Amino acid sequence: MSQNEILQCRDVTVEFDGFKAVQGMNLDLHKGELRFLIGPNGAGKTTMLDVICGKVKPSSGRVTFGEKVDITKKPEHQIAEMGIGRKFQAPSIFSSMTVLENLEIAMRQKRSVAATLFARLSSEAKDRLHHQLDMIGLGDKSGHRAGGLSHGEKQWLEIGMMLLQEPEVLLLDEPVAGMTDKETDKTGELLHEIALKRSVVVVEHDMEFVRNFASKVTVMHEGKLLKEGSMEDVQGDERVAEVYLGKRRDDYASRSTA
Ligand SMILES: Nc1ncnc2c1ncn2[C@@H]1O[C@H](COP(=O)(O)OP(=O)(O)OP(=O)(O)O)[C@@H](O)[C@H]1O
Repeated sequence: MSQNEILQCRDVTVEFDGFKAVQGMNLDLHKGELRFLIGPNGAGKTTMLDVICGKVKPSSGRVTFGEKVDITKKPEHQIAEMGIGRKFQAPSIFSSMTVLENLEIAMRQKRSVAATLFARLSSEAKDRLHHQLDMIGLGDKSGHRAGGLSHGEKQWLEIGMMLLQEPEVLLLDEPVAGMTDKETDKTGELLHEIALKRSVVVVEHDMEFVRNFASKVTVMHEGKLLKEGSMEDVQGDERVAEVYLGKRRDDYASRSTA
């Protein structure tokens, strides 16, 4: 594993009752990289995220994180503590609490801060909270009830909550699903900002979003790696065009979602 690598998935195979949802998949991630994982329905994208966060155990293969640790045998909570954060599609925020209270809870969930559970947050912790609020664009909504936020704002709040736990790798499943165009663009910018410090893997179906914000893209098909490269490389690949919708490249390239 090279010095700049943070995650290395090697030859990962996942079986569900004998059905191979993922077959010999490789995926390497560098520090400070934003990677998009795309592919048709059932390609195995979500299963790969499940493997990386420990929710699903592969039948074979290795997932090496950080200092050469194989995490495939470790329980999910331990992998989270080691620094791999996973955000699912549905937001898990506390609706009746304010934006700031939600962030405070997330911050206190981090082990190093847990000792201060009933204490006042230090000024350093407060600074971090406010920095996080600004980063997710909710600086002027800190006192608003989380349940009253727009769909996009809820997603950003949850991303902010995850970031307070300081993951090194952040895994996101269709983060812009259901967002307005404006919210989608803001999310793309936010992901780029996050990737200045952390590594991010995004499973995505919205091809316009991928085109606008991806630098490196990994394409899966039937549980395998089909193609990896820049968006231009991927879009210009005949095999990718064929598996996507089973249509010609022009059709696939002109659709906004797949
Ligand atoms: N728990 C499970 N039990 C049985 N089969 C499963 C399970 N989870 C996923 N699968 C199957 O594995 C294959 C890959 O699923 P997965 O959700 O990883 O694909 P995906 O690329 O994320 O698809 P989508 O884009 O539609 O979400 C699919 O055929 C799916 O039906």
